[in-house]
Amino acid sequence: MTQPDFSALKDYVSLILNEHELTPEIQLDGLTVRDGHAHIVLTTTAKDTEQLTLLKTTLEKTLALHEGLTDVTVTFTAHRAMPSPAQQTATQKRTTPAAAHHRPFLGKRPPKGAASRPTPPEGFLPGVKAVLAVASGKGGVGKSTTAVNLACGLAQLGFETGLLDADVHGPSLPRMLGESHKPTVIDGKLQPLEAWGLKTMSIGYLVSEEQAVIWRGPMVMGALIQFMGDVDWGQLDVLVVDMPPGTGDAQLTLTQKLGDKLRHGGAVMVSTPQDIALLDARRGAALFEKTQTPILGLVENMSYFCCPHCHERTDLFGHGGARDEAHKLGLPFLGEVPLLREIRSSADNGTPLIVASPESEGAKAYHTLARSVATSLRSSSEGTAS
Ligand SMILES: Nc1ncnc2c1ncn2[C@@H]1O[C@H](COP(=O)(O)OP(=O)(O)OP(=O)(O)O)[C@@H](O)[C@H]1O
Repeated sequence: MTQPDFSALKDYVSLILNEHELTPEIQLDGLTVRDGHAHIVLTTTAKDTEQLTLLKTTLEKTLALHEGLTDVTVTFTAHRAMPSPAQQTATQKRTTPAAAHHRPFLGKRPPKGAASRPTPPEGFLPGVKAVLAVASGKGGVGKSTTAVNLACGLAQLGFETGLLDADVHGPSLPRMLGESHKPTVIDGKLQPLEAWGLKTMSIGYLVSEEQAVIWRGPMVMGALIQFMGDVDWGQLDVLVVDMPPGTGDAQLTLTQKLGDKLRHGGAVMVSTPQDIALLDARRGAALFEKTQTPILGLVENMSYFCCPHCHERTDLFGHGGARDEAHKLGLPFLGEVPLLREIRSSADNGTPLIVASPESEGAKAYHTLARSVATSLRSSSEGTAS
């Protein structure tokens, strides 16, 4: 039987700490794992017991999901800001006396200024004028393919464009852009990788897919928040975000964190013509309404099949569902992208179709989409300027 791997636990704790409001006042002091029980020791000078309790609960609940762990205990070691006596007693009941005094480290204490140090939540994306979320209610509908080609289309129209892969569990940007370098760090900032006229960042540049797949809730959020705060995006007209599929807490938190920037950009919903995917797109649209994010419209992907030999068009999934759905939801219909072998093969080969074959039928569909989105971005920025 293979033993569970706990080597990434310390990084997860650091990610969660980075995301937390109390970050500057908290440091990871120790982390031990014994017989499925993890014990985390944090030193703190914070006085806000409510926040400390919240952090303790987040850490305990999140890390308990890690394979091989049965329970997790968090202890604060500085006496100036302990949780209330009742909370402290509860912690002590679950902590063996030996564990309370014995603090071997799984890893070295993080150096000052390293991953567990503060990332101020304010000042996200300071040079980015607008954020464009490319989203879908369910996976596999072609959201990433659309995001990549749309971003390249916007760059070709003269927009300074970035592309962030927020699909942490299934990062596809490295493959679709043909990029596999590790980003460098300059002055504490991750440098985005340049590809096809875009500044790009993906968790896939930093960790293996297997590592990212086991991340849960707050760890994912921690990584994304680092991507917003710790990446040197520079000056961008628009940052296209390939959102994780679905409409859960991660998506909601992300849209809330991107707040204002999204209101200057908006959301593009991607759907296939099948009813089930459309139902999910409806849920996705509701998510953006909750956060007052303008929905620029719906794109129908794999809309129809065009035979590469005779060019006959076949509506494999029942064509036009997304257009009808967009009308029902009162949203603009941004266009249809055919199901084409070269869209898939160019994505697999690392050159987006709009770059590899700009005159092709598929590229024309992406150009139409990019022009519609560009019009919305321009009118949004004129609205801001006036
Ligand atoms: N219009 C299209 N024609 C042909 N193949 C397509 C088209 N759109 C996407 N694909 C292919 O479908 C597969 C899924 O696409 P993609 O990864 O973009 O979906 P996704 O919605 O981002 O999925 P996930 O949510 O799982 O990341 C890929 O192999 C991609 O190349």
